[in-house]
Amino acid sequence: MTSRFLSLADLGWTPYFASQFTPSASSDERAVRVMAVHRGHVTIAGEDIDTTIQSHLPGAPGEEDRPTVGDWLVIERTSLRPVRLLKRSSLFKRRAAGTGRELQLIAANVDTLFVVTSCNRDFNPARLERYLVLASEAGVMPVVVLTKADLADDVADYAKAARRLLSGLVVETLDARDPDAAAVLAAWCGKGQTVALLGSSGVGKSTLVNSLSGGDALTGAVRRGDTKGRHTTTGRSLHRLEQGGWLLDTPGMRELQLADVQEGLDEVFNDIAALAGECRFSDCAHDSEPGCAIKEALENGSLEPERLARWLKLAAEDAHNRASLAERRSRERAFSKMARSVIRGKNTRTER
Ligand SMILES: Nc1nc2c(ncn2[C@@H]2O[C@H](COP(=O)(O)OP(=O)(O)OP(=O)(O)O)[C@@H](O)[C@H]2O)c(=O)[nH]1
Ligand SMILES: [Zn+2]
Repeated sequence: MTSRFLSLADLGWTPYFASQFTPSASSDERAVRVMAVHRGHVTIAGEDIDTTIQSHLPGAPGEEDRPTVGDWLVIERTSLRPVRLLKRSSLFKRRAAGTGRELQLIAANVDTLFVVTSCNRDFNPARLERYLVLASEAGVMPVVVLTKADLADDVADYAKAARRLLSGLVVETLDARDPDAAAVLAAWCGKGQTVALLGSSGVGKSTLVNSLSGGDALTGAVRRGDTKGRHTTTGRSLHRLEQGGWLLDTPGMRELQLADVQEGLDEVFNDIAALAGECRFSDCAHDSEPGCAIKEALENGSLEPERLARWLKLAAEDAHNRASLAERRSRERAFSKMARSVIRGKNTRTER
């Protein structure tokens, strides 16, 4: 799908970006949107421009200063050289495993994240909360999309269970195969709006994308479980939706991890975070400490034990992933040393 003849507004330009850069025909600079990222290059689109340029940004050494898909980039009008990135409205990123722990930028300026699950066994509060944390950390509004509503008798119960996870959470139920599914999600897919999808395999993401794109050739671009050719692809990662919005589809979305998501956890579990702030001890482990507000809430029934358990699990996973590989290695070394000494009977620790 060509982006020629699109206006900046069509491409997602909003007052937020306009406040950072005033496009004018007389200026030496112009704003373009990053449609895809390749090694050393980016494919860009703007008013009457649609091309691939080298992506090096001068004098921008920060980890987040590299252009990623969805970014707004200011470039020189004639040389097409990148000048600067506009401040993002949202950013999905992940820290690579390994000693360098390189920060990988996955997508910028996504407006809405469709968290997709189905009205069947895939429905799992812990999984939904994990996606909600990722959305919150990125600064993106989540919309829970419950597919396969046509196959369930208790659709309202699923929707209710999802809504209970976060106050004000928007939940939509639909049959992803139905062309009317696009109408249900129209509010987030209109002109210039950017959406992305997250959900486990088989919940209906590709089906939904097909419905949102009016059933045209877009699904071919939405590679399903295909990791081959990821580095060689020259295809775009931003796909035009029938209603004028953009679907941001990049394999990186599927590799998002729960790491360094403290803010997201605090937002999605704001009830528990607030309680934890009321514990008598600031380092309360919510176990057997006196004056524990979480324990009290469990006892008086205002906090579900399942929700607390899910929070503890996600927080532990976040902490684990945050620890660098080097730390993990040193912990493993310490552990195997201890294991060896136990085997040799040299463990002098006393059992409790
Ligand atoms: N009845 C019904 N079937 C659906 C619905 N959504 C998806 N399906 C079917 O479920 C199967 C899986 O759908 P996909 O769209 O491939 O799921 P996906 O999330 O893209 O899966 P991955 O590509 O593995 O990530 C297909 O056979 C779809 O036709 C729905 O709302 N109702
Ligand atoms: Zn406590």
